[in-house]
Amino acid sequence: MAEVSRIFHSTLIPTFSTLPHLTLNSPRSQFQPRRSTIHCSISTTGDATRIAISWGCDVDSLENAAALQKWLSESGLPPQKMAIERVEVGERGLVALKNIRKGEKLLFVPPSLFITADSEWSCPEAGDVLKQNSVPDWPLLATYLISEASLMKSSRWSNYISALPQQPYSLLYWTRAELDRYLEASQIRERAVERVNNVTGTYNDLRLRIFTKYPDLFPEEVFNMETFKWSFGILFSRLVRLPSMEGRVALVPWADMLNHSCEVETFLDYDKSSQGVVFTTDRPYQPGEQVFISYGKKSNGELLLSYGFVPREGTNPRDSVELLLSVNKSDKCYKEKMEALRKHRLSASQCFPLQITGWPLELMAYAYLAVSPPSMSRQFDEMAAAASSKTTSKKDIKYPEIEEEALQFILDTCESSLLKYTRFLQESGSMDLDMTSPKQLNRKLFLKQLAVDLCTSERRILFRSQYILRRRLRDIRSGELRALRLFGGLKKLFK
Ligand SMILES: C[S@@+](CC[C@H](N)C(=O)[O-])C[C@H]1O[C@@H](n2cnc3c(N)ncnc32)[C@H](O)[C@@H]1O
Repeated sequence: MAEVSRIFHSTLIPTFSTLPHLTLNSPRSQFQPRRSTIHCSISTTGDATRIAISWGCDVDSLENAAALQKWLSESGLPPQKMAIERVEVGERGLVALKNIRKGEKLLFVPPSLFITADSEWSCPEAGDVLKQNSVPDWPLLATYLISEASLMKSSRWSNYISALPQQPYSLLYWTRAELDRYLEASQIRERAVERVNNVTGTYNDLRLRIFTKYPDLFPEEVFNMETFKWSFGILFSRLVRLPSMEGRVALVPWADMLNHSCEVETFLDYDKSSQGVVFTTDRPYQPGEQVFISYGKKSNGELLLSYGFVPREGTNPRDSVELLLSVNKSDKCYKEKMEALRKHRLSASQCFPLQITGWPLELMAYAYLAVSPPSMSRQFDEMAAAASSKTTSKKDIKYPEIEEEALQFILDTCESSLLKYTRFLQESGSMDLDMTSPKQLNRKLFLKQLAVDLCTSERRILFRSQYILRRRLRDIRSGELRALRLFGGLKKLFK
């Protein structure tokens, strides 16, 4: 699956916020939109009038999946060795119908069945407006999906859209209060808030610059925050980056029914020889077994952020937890340290990933900088350069004179983070779930369970780091003690 956070951050907001203003005076007269009916039902919940999205289906619906399967085979998908079935991991997934060998190529979805930024719009005028305004791929695809979904049966993608989840498992559907409450201990909370803000900002930009100027093409009943939340949720959890197509992103029906396994190494790509999206199995499968791919080397937090699930504890070798290190404002050299950090595009607080196997050299370099005394000011630049993942400078720097302070600094940060996790996990047992409706109660229980799973896996890595740090500090200190004893013995001898 696509490296969403990278794509999102590098192309979405910056490019879009520099969009030129539309110059057409009378957009309505320019285009005669084909869209006449709006297929969105309006429901009133509480005092706010909201649009209930009637696209897609329940996350585990097999009926719509069967219609999708039939439409795909009629539209050029070759016969498959797998079928969509209800599965234990991921609700619906692709299951082997026959014996599948290790090293076998599967799928062969032709480009005519992909949705990309170049796909034809059922309402071409809407697509033209977005393209004239150089809207980047992600917002363009999000708008495309809504436009096609609202046309229902008149869209060629109607069978595909009907089989998409009506509410993808996405952190975009968590309220701010839920993010604050359930993800309080984890840095993933900040990433989720940032992502929600990016989606909201993107929608507002589109609305301001385009939708309000072409209300016939983009009526608010259809193109609104609710529908954008849905389409971005679909993109985050299903869009694929295809390395062999210069990294283009695409929605690939059928291929996007494959679930992720942390144990699998194989991923989707375009195969030039067969001219379709394929993947090569890295293990054999027997009939009835679920077939998996890898969505990328992602931590549990990143999987929750984009795909809305957390793998079972201890099963993700790529799991990591973000540790936030900060330079103390009362540091005598705060100004000089900040200058060095800024020069290397770092800030006073910086996150570094801890893994069960250790931590990056950049983290140690940052810790050296944070604890170094004024007498080491000439090394600040070298430390900041080594702390930046963007520079190619030497990373493995060592300052034995401040190693103990640097390790103690990381340990203190690790332990204060551990306290937050432990408090959350203790309190989660007695968390107030005073819900009146059973549906709401189920939702809250579900979110809480995801948060508990995430925090348990992140805390496990922090415990391991704490153990390693304590042991290293003990070794340093006992080494120093031995040296002192030796020194004392020598002094006595000379006396
Ligand atoms: C690309 S879709 C895969 C097909 C999806 N299961 C469906 O029925 O539409 C990605 C979504 O599948 C689910 N999923 C994938 N791998 C999973 C896993 N290992 N555990 C739990 N859910 C998973 C998540 O809901 C995720 O957002």
